[in-house]
Amino acid sequence: MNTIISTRNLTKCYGSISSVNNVNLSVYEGDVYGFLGPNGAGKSTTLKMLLGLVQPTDGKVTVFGKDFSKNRRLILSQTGSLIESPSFYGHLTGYENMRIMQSLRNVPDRNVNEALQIVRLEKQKDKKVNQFSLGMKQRLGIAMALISFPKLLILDEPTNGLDPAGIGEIRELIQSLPHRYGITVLISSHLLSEIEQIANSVGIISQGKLVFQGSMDQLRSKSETRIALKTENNAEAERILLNQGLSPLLENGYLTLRGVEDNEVARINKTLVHTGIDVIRIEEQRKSLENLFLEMTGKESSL
Ligand SMILES: Nc1ncnc2c1ncn2[C@@H]1O[C@H](COP(=O)(O)OP(=O)(O)OP(=O)(O)O)[C@@H](O)[C@H]1O
Repeated sequence: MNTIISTRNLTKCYGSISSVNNVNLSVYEGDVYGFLGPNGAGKSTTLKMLLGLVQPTDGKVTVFGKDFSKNRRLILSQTGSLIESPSFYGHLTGYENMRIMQSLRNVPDRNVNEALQIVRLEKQKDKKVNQFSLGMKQRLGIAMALISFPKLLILDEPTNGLDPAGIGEIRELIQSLPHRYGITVLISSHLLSEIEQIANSVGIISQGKLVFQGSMDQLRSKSETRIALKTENNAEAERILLNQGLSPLLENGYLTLRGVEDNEVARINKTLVHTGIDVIRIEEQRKSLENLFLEMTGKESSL
């Protein structure tokens, strides 16, 4: 698995405050890497350092296996980005804006139409950008970032302000990029639900620090499983389970137990029934990803 982006102890301080604090990112080829964190966590600052728009206070950025500080031009020629709101000439059409980008990036004519097709704007390309909806503008911004068919695409909150249909379209589009065009994507968001649906790898940043990095599956497996029992006499059932060396917790009308295997659940059920306590429900409960995110960042997943 080739590493596309790697940072070592990447740090940015503004005065005495570290906005980004010793961050070690690893983004692999073919990833849709979701960079998740609440507002002000340090996402944009990190992405800007990856693009040379902000100078790190400390640490190292390596992209495509090359030191960014020594290979800036080469790396940027193979990287597309959309940071904050895209800027356009509103009095020109989508197509004309794309042509300007084409000449700036010095890429073949055919890339203009191909990129417009990918973002499904080919039919509206002759409209003036002033008359574009927010979703169309976001898609045009992505088309501009794609115009050179880069190896790496960096998108800072690309679905901000879009309605659910617009978000769905951008999600599909981004997910198709690695297998259709071999583009690795790094996308930031403050919405857990969005990253969960779009990314296969995830990094969670909170107050400038990377508090989790791994696959989406690894994140899901961190959400702990517990068994919840509802009986017709929870107080008595609790006493019996405590006597058996278990540590039940009485919460919201349920007795909950952590780390019990299936065969133990069956045994507990049998014991309770034998002592004359009816078991009304046995459920497996998982701490939601939402709660996990809250614990890791101390913030709501969507602010
Ligand atoms: N130029 C700057 N000067 C001083 N502080 C800054 C500057 N840029 C960012 N910061 C601070 O760095 C911290 C991280 O900001 P950043 O924009 O990277 O967060 P973010 O995760 O992208 O948040 P959001 O989702 O709100 O954009 C914030 O506390 C912000 O106020």
